[in-house]
Amino acid sequence: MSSAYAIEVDTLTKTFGRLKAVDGLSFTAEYGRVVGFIGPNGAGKTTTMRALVGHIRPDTGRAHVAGRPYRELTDPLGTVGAVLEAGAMHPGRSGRNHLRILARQGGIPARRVEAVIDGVGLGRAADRRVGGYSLGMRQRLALAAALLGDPAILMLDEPANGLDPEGIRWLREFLRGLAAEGRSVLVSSHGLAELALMVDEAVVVAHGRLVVQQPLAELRRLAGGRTVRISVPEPDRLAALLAERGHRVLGRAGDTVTVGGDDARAVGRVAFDHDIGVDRLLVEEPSLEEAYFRLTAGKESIR
Ligand SMILES: Nc1ncnc2c1ncn2[C@@H]1O[C@H](COP(=O)(O)OP(=O)(O)OP(=O)(O)O)[C@@H](O)[C@H]1O
Repeated sequence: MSSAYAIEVDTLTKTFGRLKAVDGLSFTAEYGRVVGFIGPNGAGKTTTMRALVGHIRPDTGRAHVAGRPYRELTDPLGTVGAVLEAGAMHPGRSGRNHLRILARQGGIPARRVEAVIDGVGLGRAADRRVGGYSLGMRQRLALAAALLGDPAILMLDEPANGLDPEGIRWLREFLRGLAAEGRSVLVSSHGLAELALMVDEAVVVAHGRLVVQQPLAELRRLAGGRTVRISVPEPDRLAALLAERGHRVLGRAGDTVTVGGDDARAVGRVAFDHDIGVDRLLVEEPSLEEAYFRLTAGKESIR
């Protein structure tokens, strides 16, 4: 491999008229990892990915794949596979024929068609007309097309959009499998929670600029620790009693008091000792989505 990084974006800027869609953005993606490319609508994710596959030319900066601009790759289909939009698919064609045509156009051996159909689990649907496919099937077909050239780098724009929980779980396993084979996977989304179990690290962007690039474990740390939530008929009284006993009361909403830490037993005991009935008591994991909103706070608006 000609570069240590699968993807290297370096002070990339792209302007449309007076709008800076991408504004000095830098990040990297390594082989063997799934990297989430996350930011609110209009943050510049699609524009960055389009620059990476040579659809648009950067104003300044670099958007390199496998160490060079896409246009300079000697074997582009064998290097990078991308699903940037649903793409044109002839509705009357079967999935298999669609892939066969793409393979022929790309000079890719026909056996790859069968391999990718198996790989994405298209199964018998491969012989049905694409026009009758569900969104999930279309996503699988688009993924199959991107994998035809057996690329080491994969870029997917919002692949979880419109998938049901089962589809998202399948996608997660599938992408993790590709990374385990040593491939680099860049996957965009407008939410962090959706990708939480899918990615090793997150590149968070807003307004065309990098907010943070960090391993997911680090983002979890930023999200804060666990909390205990207790719902009672007298939340104000319980909150005061908890505070008196040194518990860190973080807030109260409706009948629920939120307390820092994970000692549900100690929190429950305070209620019990003061004859306050407990309707609900649970320990909550830190919310990645909250960390994400904090990171991109005030940067949510669509431009
Ligand atoms: N070809 C274009 N001409 C003009 N403006 C564009 C063009 N492509 C993108 N933009 C604008 O650039 C900004 C960034 O768009 P981009 O699609 O890259 O963001 P995104 O992060 O992918 O957002 P989304 O999650 O909505 O897809 C937006 O304001 C968009 O309207």
